Amino acid sequence: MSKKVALITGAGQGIGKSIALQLSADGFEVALTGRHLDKMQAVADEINGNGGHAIAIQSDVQSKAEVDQAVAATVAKLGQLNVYVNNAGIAVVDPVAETTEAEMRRLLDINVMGALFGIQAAAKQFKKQGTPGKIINASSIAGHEGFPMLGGYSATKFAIRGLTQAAAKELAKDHITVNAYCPGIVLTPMWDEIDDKLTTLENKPKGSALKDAVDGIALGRGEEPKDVSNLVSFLASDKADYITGQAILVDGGIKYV
Ligand SMILES: NC(=O)C1=CN([C@@H]2O[C@H](COP(=O)(O)OP(=O)(O)OC[C@H]3O[C@@H](n4cnc5c(N)ncnc54)[C@H](O)[C@@H]3O)[C@@H](O)[C@H]2O)C=CC1
Ligand SMILES: CC(=O)C(C)=O
Repeated sequence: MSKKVALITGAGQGIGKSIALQLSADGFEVALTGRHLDKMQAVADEINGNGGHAIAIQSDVQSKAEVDQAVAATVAKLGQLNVYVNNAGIAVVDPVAETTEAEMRRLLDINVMGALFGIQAAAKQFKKQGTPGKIINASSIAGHEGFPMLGGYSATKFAIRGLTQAAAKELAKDHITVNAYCPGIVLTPMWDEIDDKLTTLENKPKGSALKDAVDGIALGRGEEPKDVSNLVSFLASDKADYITGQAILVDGGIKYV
């Protein structure tokens, strides 16, 4: 593969870290962005120690200026941008009736506005380069089916599917594809937090919410970040050149939705 560069948001842990490691293994030079520079740097050090080429950039996806700066810093240091992965996200656990305005605005700012800023910055850079590009967004199984206690979060993941479809149609003429990955129950710090909050709200033993969710997976195990990064690896590759506007489930076959 001739040199290609991918930027991954929220790359310091969980699915984002796995995507960064996988795309590096696939031959990409990678820019890792997130709020905590030390975490990005640790992942970048691991990649560089394995013979890859990674840089760490501090950037909060809630800020359009910081997202634009992250793309500019990537191009300044790595020369170009070819793939942009809008991975960063947060979950909030609350019944819809009790979701606060502050919680919902935070969900929208990070999960939706952050992805919108990323699509805009990436598309602008691809057009400036005059090259094809790939934008890959994090949706969820909760973007296909509303999840109880994750209503606000589900709304943001439905929104990602809408943005993905519309941007794919608008940007196709510029040879830019836009797709989304939709994981199920992935064993990352996000689900540790969801389990903690669900079991507290429902007065159940710690770990039981995660166990119940995993029990609903046809393939019989919780999803590993690698299961997701395998799909992103495909979507970022030339093999996915004819795929756009799709929100692809990678959930092990969740039975209860
Ligand atoms: N864990 C799961 O079961 C599922 C996760 N997803 C989605 O996959 C993506 C990654 O999730 P996980 O790795 O599980 O979560 P995680 O909580 O382990 O990691 C999320 C990352 O996003 C970063 N982040 C949060 N707010 C940010 C901001 N304002 N600016 C920049 N970075 C920010 C965090 O610092 C963290 O590194 C998210 O968009 C999530 O909604 C989708 C379906 C299932
Ligand atoms: C965090 C998430 O997206 C689910 C479905 O659990």
